[in-house]
Amino acid sequence: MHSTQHQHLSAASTDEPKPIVWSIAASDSGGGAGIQADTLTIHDLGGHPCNVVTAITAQNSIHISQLTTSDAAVLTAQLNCLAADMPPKGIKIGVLTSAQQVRLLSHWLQTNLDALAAKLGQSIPVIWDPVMLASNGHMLTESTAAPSTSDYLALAKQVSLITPNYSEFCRLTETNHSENMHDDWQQQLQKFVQKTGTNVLLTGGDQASQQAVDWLYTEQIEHTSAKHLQQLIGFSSHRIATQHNHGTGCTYSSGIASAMALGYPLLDAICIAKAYVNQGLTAGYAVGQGPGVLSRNGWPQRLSDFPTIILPAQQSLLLNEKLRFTKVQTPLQVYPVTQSVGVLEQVLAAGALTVQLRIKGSIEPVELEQNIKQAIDLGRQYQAQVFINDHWQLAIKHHAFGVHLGQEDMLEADLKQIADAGLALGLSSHGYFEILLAAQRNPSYLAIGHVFPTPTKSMPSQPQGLSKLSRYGQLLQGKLPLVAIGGINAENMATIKQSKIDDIAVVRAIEEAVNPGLSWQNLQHHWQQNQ
Ligand SMILES: Cc1ncc(COP(=O)(O)OP(=O)(O)O)c(N)n1
Ligand SMILES: Cc1nc(C(=O)O)sc1CCOP(=O)(O)O
Ligand SMILES: [Mg+2]
Repeated sequence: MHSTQHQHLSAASTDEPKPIVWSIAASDSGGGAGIQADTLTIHDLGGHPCNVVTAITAQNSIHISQLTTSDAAVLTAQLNCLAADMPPKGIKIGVLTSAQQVRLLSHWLQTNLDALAAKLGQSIPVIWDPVMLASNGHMLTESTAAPSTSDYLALAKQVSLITPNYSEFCRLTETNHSENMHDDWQQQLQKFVQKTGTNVLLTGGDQASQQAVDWLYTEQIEHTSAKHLQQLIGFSSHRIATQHNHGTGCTYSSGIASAMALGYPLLDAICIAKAYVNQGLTAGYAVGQGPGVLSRNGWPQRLSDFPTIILPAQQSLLLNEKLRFTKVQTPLQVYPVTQSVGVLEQVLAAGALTVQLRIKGSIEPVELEQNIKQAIDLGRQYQAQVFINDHWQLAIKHHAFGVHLGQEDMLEADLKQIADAGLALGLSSHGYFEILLAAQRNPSYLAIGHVFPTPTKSMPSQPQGLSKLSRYGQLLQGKLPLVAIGGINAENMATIKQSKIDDIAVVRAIEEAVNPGLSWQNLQHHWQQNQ
């Protein structure tokens, strides 16, 4: 790749400090895996890599000729020295060669992690890739000092995510390994997660299927909808046919650690890291006579590199047929969202062509239906696109132009019925995972929030901010209409324009105005001026 193009794709932000990410792993003298792969990944995704070397391998693209373990004093010195001055925002753990190393690290994390997190004022994600065998078949644990299952379990309890492949998972759970996954892997996964309290991403790299599916069983995840906790979630990509795949697992796990260090919650971080791996595999290259390595091309920006999300518990999302929702007339521009039919009428009279009725709180069913019917009738009168939030059955009954649903509602509503009734569908999203999940349903528009802090609604997600919003805009530009929402007003709306987002939705900027119609006209004028 051309160096200027690479610079353009690089994730490094100019004004934010680079988050420190530790890679606690073994050195690969061939530069494809281990510390070297982690370092390249962390740097490429915009972090600052720090290294704690657990072992030195003499290795080329064909074989490992020697493995030299760092002794306990060397390992401890590296950890303590970094902790004193360069606390991590994310940690990736790779090869640990002995029971002694596994125990030392468990103990060190148990003793130090909370204090480091308190100093930083945020939790520190620890991603453990329990690599035991190199891809060339060389054992990476010392046969005379191999960790026991209880050593592994103790470390499992100190980390946020474990990323074993199938054979490593069998070793962690003491189940017999066969070439292909056992029928009961789902129960095994759930049992292990419940026992350790730690999320596990069972990676499909060592399986032979056409789709490379990684299965996450979740326990606790910060800033994530409760709907996705204690669930099985699949991340599926078409398997990329290449022999240049040395270091895939290291890249994946350090990619997750890097994305989390940059402030992405776990589910988003997995999507980013999987896309980064797919991008690297697609352009993988030879470095010796054996399997080559992943290419490094910066932050992933191609939608086709991102995984398809599978939620087995949501049968309605497993429909093979692609649903077709009525398209929206675009641009939506400034899209007012209100709980009041009176405000809705005022903005329609002022010229708004897309509006949403969003009624929350307790309301008598009769009154609710009356409000919804009135809003839909007004939409017809003003020839506007009126969306009804949440109440999709009433929206269908009264022939609304469209329905707006949140992620939780999307999992429960009958989307096929909405499509078959000829309505448009707007979906909410908060980050990569929800964006991918919503985009898979082929909605008429996608809302992305919340951009800035807002008191209007309490959400598990954190404000996205403008740099994340730009990444979502780049990923989806031209694929479907994108609407930013959350904390947007006349003062900050111009900043949204830079992020390739088509439209904005506002609640308070309209509802709290003395004259909502005039206020909409002013916002709309500002938005158009910034085109
Ligand atoms: C345009 C737009 N974007 C997002 C939302 C939020 O919808 P949802 O997640 O369903 O949350 P509630 O609005 O129901 O609280 C929206 N309404 N409109
Ligand atoms: C209703 C809603 N949904 C959001 C999301 O992120 O999904 S943010 C939000 C509130 C937006 O209100 P205001 O314009 O007053 O900040
Ligand atoms: Mg809703």
